[in-house]
Amino acid sequence: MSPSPSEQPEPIPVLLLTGFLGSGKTTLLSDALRTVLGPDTGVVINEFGTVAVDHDLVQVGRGELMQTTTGCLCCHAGSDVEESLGRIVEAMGPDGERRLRLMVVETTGLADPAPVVNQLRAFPPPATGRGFQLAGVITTVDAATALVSLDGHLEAAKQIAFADQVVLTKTDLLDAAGRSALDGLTAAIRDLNPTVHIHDRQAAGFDIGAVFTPRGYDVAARGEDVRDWLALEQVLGTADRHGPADAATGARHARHGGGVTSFVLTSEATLSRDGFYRFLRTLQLSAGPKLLRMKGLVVFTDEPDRPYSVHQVQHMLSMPKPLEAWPSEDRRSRLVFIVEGIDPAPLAELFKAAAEERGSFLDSLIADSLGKWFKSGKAKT
Ligand SMILES: Nc1nc2c(ncn2[C@@H]2O[C@H](COP(=O)(O)OP(=O)(O)OP(=O)(O)O)[C@@H](O)[C@H]2O)c(=O)[nH]1
Repeated sequence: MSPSPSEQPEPIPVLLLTGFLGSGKTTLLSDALRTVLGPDTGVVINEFGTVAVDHDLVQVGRGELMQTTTGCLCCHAGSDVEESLGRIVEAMGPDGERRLRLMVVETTGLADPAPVVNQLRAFPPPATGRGFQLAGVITTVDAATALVSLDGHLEAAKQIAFADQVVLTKTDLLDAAGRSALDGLTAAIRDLNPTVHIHDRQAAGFDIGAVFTPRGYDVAARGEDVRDWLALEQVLGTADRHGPADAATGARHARHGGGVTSFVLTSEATLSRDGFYRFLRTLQLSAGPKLLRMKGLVVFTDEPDRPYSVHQVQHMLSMPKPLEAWPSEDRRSRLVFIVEGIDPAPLAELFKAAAEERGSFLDSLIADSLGKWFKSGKAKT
């Protein structure tokens, strides 16, 4: 028998953290975990593709309070969110549920928020225990690349439309032209979502605690489009409209446009630092918006005891940064790519040549093929 309303304990609030690929979700979450969220916060990180890297990049000792799921939450029918949240509660032991103050669900950068929001809103009150309740949608928006992402990807627009808090990131990277384009970006955000609060991550008064405070999430306060998208999701359900599953990975990518795929390059051997930097420079020079995201961990031959994290978002490359220690037993260098219409084979060849420091072969690859493929946009799909 269900408990009466007066006996029903408060549901556990869930904040949804979304934002396009590489817009700074994990960085913002790591900062929040370090500064304002206590050990009573559970975290679910969902990643596109089959290899999870973010878990390794959130450098706080979370243990049983963190779950990483791969494959896109919005592309899987059923109750992935609920299952992942439930696993955290279970792992905390008998009084874990009582101790949990907040859950944060970070989606992939390609997630359509509509089915995830529907799932989070639809949890029925449980027969026993607290259950979960959506308590806000935070969307990170990369000030340097958002206008390009909004142009090519409906998901980026939907993520903004569903937000009750938008956090503009990377304003510190803007040059004069970028700064003057900021008004245009703010107007585009307001067009999609007139009532959203917009914060600048890099502003002196940025209040990360306020952004991560659970609150009521009212769909009626979002735009008409949001209500229509949610209604459409409900009618369609999530089961049968994501295209056929990929034979190798089981992933269903059709929701994100047929051409978006992910792959992983790994190296058991340590990498030549010089060769790897040349590989990165090539990517930076030649990649356009087709290289949606690259991230991973690498280990250099001259410093085998600690890995470096690497990030690239479209043409924006962050140089490798050392981590204090290996975050897990897996000591391989590994780079996850999310691309649209780029053939992985030449990239894999280039990575291998770079790792082995086959200098002249690398030069010929760079000159003859890869750069042209990226620039012409005629990569094989
Ligand atoms: N300069 C600068 N870099 C930032 C900022 N926020 C994030 N970054 C960098 O942007 C890159 C991507 O950040 P992540 O936090 O991994 O982005 P994400 O949205 O979690 O990425 P995905 O999960 O792959 O979609 C990393 O190199 C971060 O260090 C910012 O405000 N300023």
